[in-house]
Amino acid sequence: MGKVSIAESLLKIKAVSLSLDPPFTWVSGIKSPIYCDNRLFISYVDERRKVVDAFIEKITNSGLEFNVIAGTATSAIPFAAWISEKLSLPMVYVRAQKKEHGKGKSVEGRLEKGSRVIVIEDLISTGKSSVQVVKNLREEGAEVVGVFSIFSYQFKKADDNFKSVGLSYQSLENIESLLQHAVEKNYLSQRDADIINEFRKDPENWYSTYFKGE
Ligand SMILES: O=P(O)(O)OC[C@H]1O[C@H](OP(=O)(O)OP(=O)(O)O)[C@H](O)[C@@H]1O
Ligand SMILES: O=C(O)c1cc(=O)[nH]c(=O)[nH]1
Repeated sequence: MGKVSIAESLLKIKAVSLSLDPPFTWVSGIKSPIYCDNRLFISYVDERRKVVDAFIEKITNSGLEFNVIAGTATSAIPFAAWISEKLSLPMVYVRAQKKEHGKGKSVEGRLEKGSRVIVIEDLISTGKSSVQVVKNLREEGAEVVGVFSIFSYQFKKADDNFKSVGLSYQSLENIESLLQHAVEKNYLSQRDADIINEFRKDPENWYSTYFKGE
């Protein structure tokens, strides 16, 4: 399973959308011309199997030792469930924010102190959500040994955020190879790819620079 086949899956199921004005607003507040909706995978059995198999291959090749799979809420929960089922390991899922009712928890499921946890995320933009999940797991006494995502925008901010917690992450697919594949296979025009590459240079200011003149 190579990167190209996950790029193909994302494009085939139309998980990648473009909109310049209005742009998409990301959880970080960034205004973006692109949105990658990995949630759509749950509706495509063959394609989601490729994702789960690719996760398992990457995780296994990492050589990391772990005994719990954690999914980030909400989009990564089904992937974590499929991976934990295939690896016959317990699973938890983790919200960035604690619940404000019920048991007030961030980590759901049974997490023993000292557990060695692999975090499954669907997508990393700034990395803020995943890093918060890492912190929440540590607060519960777990050791986070690795973070894996379907897709990454390869932002420096994400590297910096992960560095702040002494970790890095691995992704099945990233923006650079997705764009290359999309143009090669005529899913995207070179012009669209150029716009997205312009956005990648300065994500926080792209929209105000090009559309609002602020
Ligand atoms: O790297 P970041 O800048 O933190 O952004 C990435 C996060 O954004 C999306 O989650 P969203 O908040 O949309 O929630 P969802 O998983 O419930 O759909 C995505 O699923 C990641 O968790
Ligand atoms: O950063 C985000 O919120 C985000 C970006 C993206 O492309 N897809 C997504 O689900 N979330």
